[in-house]
Amino acid sequence: MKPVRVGLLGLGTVGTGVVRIVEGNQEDLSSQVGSPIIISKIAVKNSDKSRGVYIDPAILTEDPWDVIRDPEIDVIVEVMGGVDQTKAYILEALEYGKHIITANKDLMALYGSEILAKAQEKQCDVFYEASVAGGIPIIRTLIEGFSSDRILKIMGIVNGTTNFILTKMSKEGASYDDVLQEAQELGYAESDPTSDVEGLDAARKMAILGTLGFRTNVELKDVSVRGISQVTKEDIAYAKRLGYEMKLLGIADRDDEHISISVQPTMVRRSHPIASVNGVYNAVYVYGEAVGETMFYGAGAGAMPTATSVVADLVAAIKNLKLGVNGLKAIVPYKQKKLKDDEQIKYKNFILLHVDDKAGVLAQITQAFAQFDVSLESVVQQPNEHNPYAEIVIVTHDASKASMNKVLEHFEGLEVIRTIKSVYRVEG
Ligand SMILES: NC(=O)C1=CN([C@@H]2O[C@H](COP(=O)(O)OP(=O)(O)OC[C@H]3O[C@@H](n4cnc5c(N)ncnc54)[C@H](OP(=O)(O)O)[C@@H]3O)[C@@H](O)[C@H]2O)C=CC1
Ligand SMILES: N[C@@H](CC=O)C(=O)O
Ligand code: NA
Repeated sequence: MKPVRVGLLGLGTVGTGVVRIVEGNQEDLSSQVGSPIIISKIAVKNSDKSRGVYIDPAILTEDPWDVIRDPEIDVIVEVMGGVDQTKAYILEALEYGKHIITANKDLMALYGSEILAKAQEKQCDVFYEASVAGGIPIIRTLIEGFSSDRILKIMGIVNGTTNFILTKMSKEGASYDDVLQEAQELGYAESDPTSDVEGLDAARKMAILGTLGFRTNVELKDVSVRGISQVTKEDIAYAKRLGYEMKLLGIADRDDEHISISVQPTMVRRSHPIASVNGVYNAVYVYGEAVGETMFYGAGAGAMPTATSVVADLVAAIKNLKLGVNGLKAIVPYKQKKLKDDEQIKYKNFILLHVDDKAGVLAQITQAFAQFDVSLESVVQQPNEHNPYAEIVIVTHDASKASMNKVLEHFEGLEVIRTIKSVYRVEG
């Protein structure tokens, strides 16, 4: 049996995991695809670096083009990251008829539709399961498992680093900076962890999930994004006291054909299954018109979970290669995109205000909510022994984003409100 030759771009956290699985499970993998799988060339930045796995130095190169242009190579596994240059490598590899496996959400969120269109033209596979929720087969689930349904809502903890940070802050009272460093040391964070903590990584993943779930081209610019860098221990404590857990949640939903996609720190009611997803674990909750509620759970980052998805994609591409049916499964979105406006986007809110502790303040505040048509679920005023102001904690019923913006703008101009301390979306 002629071996299938694979070219690897990148041998860092994920690449090393891919080598381990391909070597460690070779017998099982080759029996599934009907021939040995050989990683025959690997591009790295620094070929002198010591790695956690043994690699024959003869197959290392510092020039990715050596891998892309090798006529012996059938499939390219891209686990090096980067966007513009990496896109050029992938488009050229497709031009040569090579199949692509990638873990790169930055690339797929920005150029997925162009890459998939090229793949279809060239009858090649482009699989990217590891790009969203590392070890969870959520992309395959949306493409295949729910092909028959109409997805109405996708809600996800899709960034392992931030869930790890929020969990440690919440359960151990750890400091934000210390936990971020730990997440970096464990290989969870992106090379620039700003994209994790500021929500961009999650936004890219939600753009990918939204595109698949709603079959329309959700772009990164369509996702409203807020990260966790401003979340304080006090906010987390408040959430807990009220029966919520603080999570960085990606939410994509549709009413009729109008959709909205966002990523923000969210207070999730403890009884919702996604509230108990902790540490580096991810979960994606999918609500389909016919199927109802479903949820998928697993490690969202780290070498071996992520490599599991990469190698499963590799197996799928090689099986297709044997059957001569590559390029059939690309989901190229076909629906016209209709984004909800701020009047149509509705959710519950938590608001924490520091206000003057004097008569009539509460009335001014509740009056503002009434003026802008926001109905309230609860209002609690707490005296604060250490400060001259009182704390007011408000939870609204579902309110439009437009109305809430008007309320908050009005609060900025109210003298009795010292500070709008925090505002969070509430789910569940
Ligand atoms: N880490 C994780 O848990 C997850 C990561 N991903 C994605 O997988 C991809 C890889 O992530 P990860 O393994 O963590 O990243 P690492 O930084 O650990 O590894 C990147 C690898 O690519 C090589 N590399 C980078 N730039 C070049 C270049 N220009 N030419 C040749 N080689 C290059 C590096 O070489 P050298 O080793 O010599 O520096 C390194 O081996 C990213 O797209 C990431 O977003 C997806 C899901 C989970
Ligand atoms: N940095 C990412 C890695 C996986 O995509 C995360 O923390 O989830
Ligand atoms: Na996945």
